[in-house]
Amino acid sequence: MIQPDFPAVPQRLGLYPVVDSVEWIARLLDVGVRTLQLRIKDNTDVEVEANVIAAIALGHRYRARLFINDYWRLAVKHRAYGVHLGQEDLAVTDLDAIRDAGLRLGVSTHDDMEIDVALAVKPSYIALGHVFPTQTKKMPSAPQGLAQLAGHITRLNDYPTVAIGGISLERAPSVLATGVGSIAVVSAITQAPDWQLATAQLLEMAGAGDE
Ligand SMILES: Cc1ncc(COP(=O)(O)OP(=O)(O)O)c(N)n1
Ligand SMILES: Cc1ncsc1CCOP(=O)(O)O
Ligand SMILES: [Mg+2]
Repeated sequence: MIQPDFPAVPQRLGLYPVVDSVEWIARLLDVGVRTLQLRIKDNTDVEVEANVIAAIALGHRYRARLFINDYWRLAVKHRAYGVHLGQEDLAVTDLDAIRDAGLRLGVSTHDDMEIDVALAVKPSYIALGHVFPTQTKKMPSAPQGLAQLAGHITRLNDYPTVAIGGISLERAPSVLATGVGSIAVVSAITQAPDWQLATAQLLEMAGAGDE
C-alpha cells in the first residue's frame, strides 16, 4: 500500500469547511471546527498575503488544521498547517519546497486517472469530487456520485480521503457511509439559513477530526 510522503494528517479529518474569508475562518474556529481551508480565488500573492497571514495565525491559535488553497508560496512562507492543490497546479508547484517546509499537502482528484497522478505525489490526503452537482464551482466533469466515491474509497484503502461537491446536510450521512474520512463543504455552511446550526449538525455527523 502506498504511504503519504508528505507529513501525515489524521485518517479522519472530519468536517472540513472551505471558505473565502478570514471572518469565516474565525467564526468556524470559534464553534469547534478544526479542519478548514482558506480558498480565495484569482488574486495575486500580494493581494491575499495579509489574509493568509491572519488565517494562519488563527489556525495556530486554535491548534487547527488550516489548509491554504492555491497560494502555496505564501503557505510555506508563513508556515500554514497545509496546502491544497488541484491537478493542474501539480506540474507548476515546487512540491519539494512544501514537503521540506513540513507542510501537509492535499490534492484534488476527479477520476481514477487523476487518483493515479495524486498517488504518484503521495500527498497527505486525497480529495475526491465532485460527488454531487454544485453551484459553487464550474466543473468540467460530471458528478461522480456515491457509488463511484465508494469505489475510490475502497481502492484507497486507509489513505486519508476527503469528499467534496454538493454535500448538503441531507446528503452528508450517505457520503460518510462510504467510509470517507472527511466531508469538505462550502454552501452547506456559507449559504445556510442558520450557519451555526448547520455547522453544529455537520460536526455532529462528521466530527471535528481525529487528533
Ligand atoms: C478539499 C478540497 N477538495 C477539492 C478542492 C478543489 O481544489 P482545486 O482543484 O485546486 O480547485 P479550486 O478550489 O482551486 O478552484 C478544494 N479546494 N478543496
Ligand atoms: C471547490 C470545489 N471543488 C470541487 S467541488 C467544489 C465546491 C464545493 O462547494 P459546495 O459544497 O457548495 O458544493
Ligand atoms: Mg486550487
